[in-house]
Amino acid sequence: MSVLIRNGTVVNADRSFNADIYCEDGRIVAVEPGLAAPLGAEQIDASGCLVMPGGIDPHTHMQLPFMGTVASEDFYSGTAAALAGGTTMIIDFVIPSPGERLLTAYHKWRDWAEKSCADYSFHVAVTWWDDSVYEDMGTLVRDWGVNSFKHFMAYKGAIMADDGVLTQSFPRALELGALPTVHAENGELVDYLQKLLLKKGIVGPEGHPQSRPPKVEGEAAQRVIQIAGILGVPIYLVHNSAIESIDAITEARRRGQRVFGECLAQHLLIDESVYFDKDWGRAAAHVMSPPFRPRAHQEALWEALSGGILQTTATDHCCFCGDQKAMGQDNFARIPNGTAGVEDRMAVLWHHGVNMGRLTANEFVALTSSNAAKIFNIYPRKGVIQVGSDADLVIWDPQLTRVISVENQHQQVDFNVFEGMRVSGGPAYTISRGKVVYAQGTLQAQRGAGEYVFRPAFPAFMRAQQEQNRRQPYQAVERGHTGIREWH
Ligand SMILES: NC(=O)NCCC(=O)O
Ligand SMILES: [Zn+2]
Ligand SMILES: [Zn+2]
Repeated sequence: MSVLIRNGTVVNADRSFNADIYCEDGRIVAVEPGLAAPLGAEQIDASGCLVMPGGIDPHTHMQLPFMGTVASEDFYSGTAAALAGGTTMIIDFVIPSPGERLLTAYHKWRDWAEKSCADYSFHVAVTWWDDSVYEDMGTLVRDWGVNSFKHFMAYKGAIMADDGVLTQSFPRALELGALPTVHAENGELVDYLQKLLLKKGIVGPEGHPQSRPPKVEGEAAQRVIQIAGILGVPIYLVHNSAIESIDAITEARRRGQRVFGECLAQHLLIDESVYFDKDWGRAAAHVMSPPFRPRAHQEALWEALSGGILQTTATDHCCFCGDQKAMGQDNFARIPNGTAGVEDRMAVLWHHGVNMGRLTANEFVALTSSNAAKIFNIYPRKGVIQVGSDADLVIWDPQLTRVISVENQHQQVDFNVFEGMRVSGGPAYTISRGKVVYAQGTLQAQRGAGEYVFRPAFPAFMRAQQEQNRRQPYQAVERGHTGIREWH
């Protein structure tokens, strides 16, 4: 299986240049101008298009069992939708129930993901603690290529990790060379505010943002950054949505602390007014955590992306249909949390980022692909167009326009939070490990063709952190005897 992409402009995170790209057996074999087509190679004319590394969405939840139901998008439909949008790899989450062995949960998720048609990998959540968790973290890193562990500071009474769990898990991750990732919202405060609002008779979706105000996120972000700083562990904060958490990350990075931050395409473009919609179904369809924020937060997120404070973009793709959202008809706290986006992230980021002058095309590649590959230690296998890398590519037509709608999406959910948004720029072709899987509007994805991506431990920043910790000037006092004084 070989494919030659001709006449396109290659866009990597560091530079753009004109070259043809030849791919064979799933890898990029040549990147040069004027390549001749080998016999039997499929040829694609990319004139007028940009050829970029396929998107990596580092935060999705396919078929997640959550809040009494299961997300409607499975690994097949979800990765197919991703490919239709130019994303060629997802990093999903294994989320063990408290008390469940991490390895048991991991193998369950691996089984579910066998049907993926794009490459995939897993973060594993630490939702509880005992010696088996310590052991399983080691096995997952060494034998199964897991190099990141997730911690939910929210969802009290379900999967929340308290400070005790964080304090056990972070140093364990560090010694294994794996990166702790965190959902930063203060779960105790959310729980308190939910009960308060319900007592006041606020039971509709408008209760959702009021029970999770920006300070609830900011407090958790600040606290977990301090905890990680004291423990000397790099961390990655998922789905930052608020000025408060951006400020916490900015301050930490100014001090030299290794803190990485992600934001979601949805938080960049949707504001909190959606929860005050008179139509219950539309308001409930937007319930996700953290919630959408007042408008000022969106501009701050864009600035944090272009300013390097946040390094990655994701979607937290977690789909629930109207009948599932209706589980919270009488109580907003029971509305399953989650929205879709894996198909739309790249186009929305391009349109509102590059077309609006907020991002360069190279920054777009960094924020949709290369930075995630670097942080999660799969670069340069993924995240760049160069000889030897996986042939995961998107041929991007800046002239292509689409009105995003539930009517024309591949995502298996009955709502689209970007409904009616006209975007310019989109994938003409998507190529997954050398195979054309999406061509000019037609999805040719193959069930089960996606491969599990083993992510090695110890990205360079982990080794640097360990070295820095080794030099930590903890002090001992030399006393020469037991120090117990005899009194006469
Ligand atoms: N984000 C959300 O609302 N649902 C998925 C679980 C999570 O990431 O918090
Ligand atoms: Zn989360
Ligand atoms: Zn999530």
